[in-house]
Amino acid sequence: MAAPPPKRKAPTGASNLTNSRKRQKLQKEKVKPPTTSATKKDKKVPQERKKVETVGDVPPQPSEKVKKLTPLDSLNWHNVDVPDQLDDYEGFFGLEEVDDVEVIREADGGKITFRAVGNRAVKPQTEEEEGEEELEVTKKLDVERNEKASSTYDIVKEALNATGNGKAILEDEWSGFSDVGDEDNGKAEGAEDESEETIVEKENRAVDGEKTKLEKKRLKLEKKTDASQTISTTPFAGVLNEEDLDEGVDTAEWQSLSLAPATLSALSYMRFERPTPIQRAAIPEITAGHDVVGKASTGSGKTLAFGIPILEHYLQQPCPQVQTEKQETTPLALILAPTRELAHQIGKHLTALCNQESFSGPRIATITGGLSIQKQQRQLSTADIVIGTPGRLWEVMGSGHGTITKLRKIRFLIVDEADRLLSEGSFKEVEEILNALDRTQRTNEDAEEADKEDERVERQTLVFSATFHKGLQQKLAGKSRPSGDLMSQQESMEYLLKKLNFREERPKFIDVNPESQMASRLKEGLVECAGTEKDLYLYSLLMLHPKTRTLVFTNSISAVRRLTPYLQHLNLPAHALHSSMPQKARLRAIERFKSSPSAILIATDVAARGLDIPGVQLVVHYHLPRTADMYVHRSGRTARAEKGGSSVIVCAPEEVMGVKRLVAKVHVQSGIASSAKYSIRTVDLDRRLVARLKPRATLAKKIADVGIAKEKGNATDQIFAQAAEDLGVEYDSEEFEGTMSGRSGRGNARKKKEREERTVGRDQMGVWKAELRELLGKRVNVGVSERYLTNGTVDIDALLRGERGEFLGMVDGLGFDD
Ligand SMILES: Nc1ncnc2c1ncn2[C@@H]1O[C@H](COP(=O)(O)OP(=O)(O)OP(=O)(O)O)[C@@H](O)[C@H]1O
Repeated sequence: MAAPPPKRKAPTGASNLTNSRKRQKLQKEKVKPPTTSATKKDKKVPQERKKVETVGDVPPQPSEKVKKLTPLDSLNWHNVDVPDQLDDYEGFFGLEEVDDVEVIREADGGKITFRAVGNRAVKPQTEEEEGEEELEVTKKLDVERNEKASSTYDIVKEALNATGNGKAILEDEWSGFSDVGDEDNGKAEGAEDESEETIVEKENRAVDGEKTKLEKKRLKLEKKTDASQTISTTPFAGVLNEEDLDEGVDTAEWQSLSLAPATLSALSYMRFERPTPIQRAAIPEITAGHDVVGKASTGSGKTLAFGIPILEHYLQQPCPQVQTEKQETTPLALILAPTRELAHQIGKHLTALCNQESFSGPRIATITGGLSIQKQQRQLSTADIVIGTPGRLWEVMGSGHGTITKLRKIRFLIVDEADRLLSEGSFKEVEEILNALDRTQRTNEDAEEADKEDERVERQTLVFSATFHKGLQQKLAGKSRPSGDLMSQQESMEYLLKKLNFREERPKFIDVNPESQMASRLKEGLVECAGTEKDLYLYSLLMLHPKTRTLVFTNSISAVRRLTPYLQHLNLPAHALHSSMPQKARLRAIERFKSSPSAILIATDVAARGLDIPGVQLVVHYHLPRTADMYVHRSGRTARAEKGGSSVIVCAPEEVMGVKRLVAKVHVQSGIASSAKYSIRTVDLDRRLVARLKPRATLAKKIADVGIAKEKGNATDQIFAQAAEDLGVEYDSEEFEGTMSGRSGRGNARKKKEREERTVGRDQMGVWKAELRELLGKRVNVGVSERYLTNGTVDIDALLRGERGEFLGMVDGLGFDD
């Protein structure tokens, strides 16, 4: 439980060793590791808390131990609220703590056990545990309600007739179904000095509240269990059905897939009226037990194409509803995803499908880097569906607890975004995982041959992506023979495919839209500008799309770091996302991007695949995608689920031909040779408009660059100061800079510029910021007679009506400028 040492925060303006030492000492005093005293609650009542770390090295009497030992999983673990200044400390994300627990160490210092010493130590009942109790109360309520039903109905009817105001009376009647009782109950818990009478009253109210809650839940359950049922048994049928209509959709179009009523009810609740083409094609093959390789365009619903069959299989298992959160289990499915974000998203998507009140769904664990390994081990041990990124999953698998043995029994192995997973960085871990999943370790070719039959595992393998290059496609479809030279780099993917160990000789290959990998409602365009003006054109493009959720892709982390403050200084709500950010900050960036319809996310290709963020209307390729596939995946973040969207590439004149070829390649019809007919259209931004935006863009860039140079300088200074301290020598940053500036070498001009930028003082920055504020406050008027865009994508009539008048410099209330 000991917290790892915190990284030091870079001090501002370190100039010599003495100061640096002082600062470090100060920091050591200020920034303490997030011990369990980190939460706000704790700060208020520190004396009440008894921590795992701080309590009880003294072994208790044996009799006591026997009486009160508490199993680890029954303890009431909860997340440590990591203070903001510790944002960068990856290891702390997912740290858990527990109160009112005594740690008991065996005399030889070996085994550790726990003993609950207070109320907060043990988990409260989970919903599942409450389930049986709830069922009992629900049954009782049913009986009571049936008895009361006719009289209540009469009263309501009478009242309605008397007032003629049905709505008001019905609302009055419904107030009985609110959670008021619970609120009161909550207050009662906090009160200390209560008469017995008050307590009894409150208890009664609490029971009423509980009944009310159960009644509400039961009514919901009634509605969802049978989505097609329109006749309600309750006397409030009319009122309830209005709500019903609001909650579910007709699922008649799913009927042909012969899904369980529970699955249909979940789909109805998610408002998915019909299967998408990939779902319609893949679900029957998977439920029939086949291995499947599925290809369908981005945003076409591939997650549920494999998620629904997993749920179906789960529901067919005997009594899945008796499982509780903490019961150990053997997982049913393992899903491999290439990035943390995608893994979490799949987790959320499947949770939305499986976490229904009408049935007890499978438990889902998401295993990714950046989260505590112990917590993930616990989650994995009780999960029915495990979703993971290869690196962390392999780490967790390797940490014991019989995880590998359990995972060998999975019924489904899913490889999502397969082409990336099988061919890029994660190769080694994927190989290890696949090796471990095989029941027998192969020792030599003969043994392999002999064991072939045994190795035909029970599990189904499902492979999905929007892009499969032709060679891979053929190999997956079983149309080409693997080469003998398995370990060569070129054949690595083929090698992994072999490792996938399909149970069938030829998996079913489903390609629902061979003619295009791109979403049908996607519009593509190209903005041409000088390489040095890309920042300005990006800004202009964003200004022409105000209040538009936009994703900007770059090829480097440094570009993300540079563009984000640049756009923020221009009052645009830009957020950064790249792989060097701590996991917590990555998830937060995505949440912020999701939560505002006008947000802009500046990202590397870490966001290119699979991310399903609703309402992204515009994708901008600030840097050219490195491959045609990457163009497909980046552009696929918009125009998802049959919605519209645009994808715009910003490129220099010398890049145009290459871009056109790349885009045409994507549009080449499958099976037809390279006769690319598609030509991406050029979007001409009005150059006068761009020219008028230039002063503010230049100023914002200057301010942002100075900020970055200073930050970089401070970080470097900190490193050198630390190195000097370790070596026991004096370090003077100014003297050092002077020495360095005399040197020649690669990247010198940039370094020189950065050095100059670091010398810009606060006053100068203040002047520039004031100037920028003034410019941003001004309306850039090009006059209604002038055209804003020459390609006609702007509604000139709307401009004339003043509807888009706000776009020039009046981006409101974004609060990034300081
Ligand atoms: N049957 C359906 N009807 C309507 N919407 C659906 C249906 N199935 C899935 N969706 C929605 O479509 C969106 C895209 O789904 P999903 O993320 O599974 O796409 P994908 O094909 O995996 O995309 P990508 O290739 O980019 O990873 C999601 O928001 C999902 O909720």
